[in-house]
Amino acid sequence: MKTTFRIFKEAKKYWSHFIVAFFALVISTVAGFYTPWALRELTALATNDSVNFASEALRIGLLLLFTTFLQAAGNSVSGYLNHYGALHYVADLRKRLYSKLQCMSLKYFHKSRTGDLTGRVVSDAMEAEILLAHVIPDFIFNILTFAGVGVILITINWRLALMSLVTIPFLIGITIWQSRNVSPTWKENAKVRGELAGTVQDNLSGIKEIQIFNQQAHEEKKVASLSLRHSKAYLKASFFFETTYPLLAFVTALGTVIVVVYGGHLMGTGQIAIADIVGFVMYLSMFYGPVKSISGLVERAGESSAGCRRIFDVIDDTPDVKEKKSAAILPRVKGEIRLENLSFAYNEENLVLENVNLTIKPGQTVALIGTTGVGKSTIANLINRFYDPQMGTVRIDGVDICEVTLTSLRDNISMVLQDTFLFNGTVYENIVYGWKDASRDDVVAAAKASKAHDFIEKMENGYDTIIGERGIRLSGGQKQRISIARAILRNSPILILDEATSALDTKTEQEIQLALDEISKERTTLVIAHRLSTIRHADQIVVLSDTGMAEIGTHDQLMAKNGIYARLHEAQAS
Ligand SMILES: Nc1ncnc2c1ncn2[C@@H]1O[C@H](COP(=O)(O)OP(=O)(O)OP(=O)(O)O)[C@@H](O)[C@H]1O
Repeated sequence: MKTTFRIFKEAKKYWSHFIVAFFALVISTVAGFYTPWALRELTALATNDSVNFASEALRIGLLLLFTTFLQAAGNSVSGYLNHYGALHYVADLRKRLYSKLQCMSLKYFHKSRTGDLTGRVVSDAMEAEILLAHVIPDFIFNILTFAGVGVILITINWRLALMSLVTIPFLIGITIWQSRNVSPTWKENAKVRGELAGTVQDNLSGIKEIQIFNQQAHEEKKVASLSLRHSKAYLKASFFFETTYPLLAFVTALGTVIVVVYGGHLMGTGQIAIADIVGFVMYLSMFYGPVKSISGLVERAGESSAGCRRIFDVIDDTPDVKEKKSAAILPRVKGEIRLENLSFAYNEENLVLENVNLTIKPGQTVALIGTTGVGKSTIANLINRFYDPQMGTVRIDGVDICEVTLTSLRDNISMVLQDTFLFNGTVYENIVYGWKDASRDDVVAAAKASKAHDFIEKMENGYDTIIGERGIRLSGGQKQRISIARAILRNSPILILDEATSALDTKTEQEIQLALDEISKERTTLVIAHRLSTIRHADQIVVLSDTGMAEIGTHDQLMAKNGIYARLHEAQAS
């Protein structure tokens, strides 16, 4: 109920549509009451041997035509307007959900399944449409019918009407019991469906690894087990529905039995006419209709609310990395980066950085090296504010990065990663991604600088070649060169190269290195590399070990020191 109220409140923009739809629904429902009444009138005319039968029948027929028209028109108007409001609300909801997802930190995405989140945006959002355009109007229709037909039944014969009410408390009791049990089971059903979607999506994305390691049987088992769990969760929900629905049908049929027996008795004693009995029986099926369908509606409402709650769970979640309300805009910086007493852990057990202090002067190239998993990429992620440190501060040009907007911070930083992600578009679109206003000449110049131009030109449609999902039609080295072109084009004062040339052969790496050295001259560059030959000329080389910095200096200084760096260098040289 709380979820429904929230949705209705949030759909305020479309209230005018819902209000008109409501009145159209009222008109069509009330118009529908006339059909049994017409038959009752016609039976009365026939049994009373009316002399004006033909003209009366014409009057009844014309009235029936008019009410049937009202019913159809009202249904049509209310259906369209409810859908108009509901589908526009779904579009707003999806936009809010997607924009919230974009604000979430990397930590959130590491603990969530992409398939599950996709399911929330695509399928769960449509549950709001079911609620607003189907469940709520159906509830209104049923309540109106129940109340309206109830009044008509009392008007026809109050004794018979009272007798037909005997079954109602039982029906209400069953419905309440059903609604209490159905909603949680649908929630569980939606959760397992999300897990199933997540697993299938993961597996299809990683199909190559699955085939390389021959894990098809294992993955198939996992999907089959989740599939069975989903079926069982669904079955549990169906159990409540399948047991209570026939029970409701049985109890409502008892009401008709009572009316037939008691109505027959009243007719025998002359207290009711045959026309009233005909009208009563016809109205009775309309009267019990809402009671029967209310349980199905409660079930649908439970299912839809569970889906909508999964969306609100994300919308209401607080991002780990939050922008302050008073956040200022960081203008284009000179590029000084200062890490002050920086401590960071992804989780409580695993401290990655402890009290790290480092200053990178504007325009300097600083290399971070160290064994795998020591925390090099973590430093890059902290500078970009993908995570916030537990202690300490990152300053750019002396400004605490927590005090500025995330957009203005990231506008100042370009990043080339080892795992290059390319979008399913053309080569051109992927390069221009970093700076949408760039001209074609700028894009070509950036591609030339990253040594990507020649292979792009050889592709079937040059820069307009579609590169497939995640750049599947390109080699690892080609993807990296496009990613470097994208970063060059972005032209930001801080450049982070995280294993940016690792997928390239030595010759291409040397060529690109020259280009990178060239663009590094004008900006602060943080290079993370395992191949020490690529960072030899860095202004400072920082050797990370355990949770902090073990050595810092130029290549020559560190070689002279004969410490970790010198040992690593020797190992790589041999
Ligand atoms: N999202 C995460 N959640 C939990 N732990 C993480 C996460 N990302 C990294 N780690 C852990 O933090 C530590 C530092 O990781 P980081 O990626 O910074 O290392 P790195 O020095 O860049 O390694 P590599 O050279 O292999 O790229 C590692 O122990 C890693 O397992």
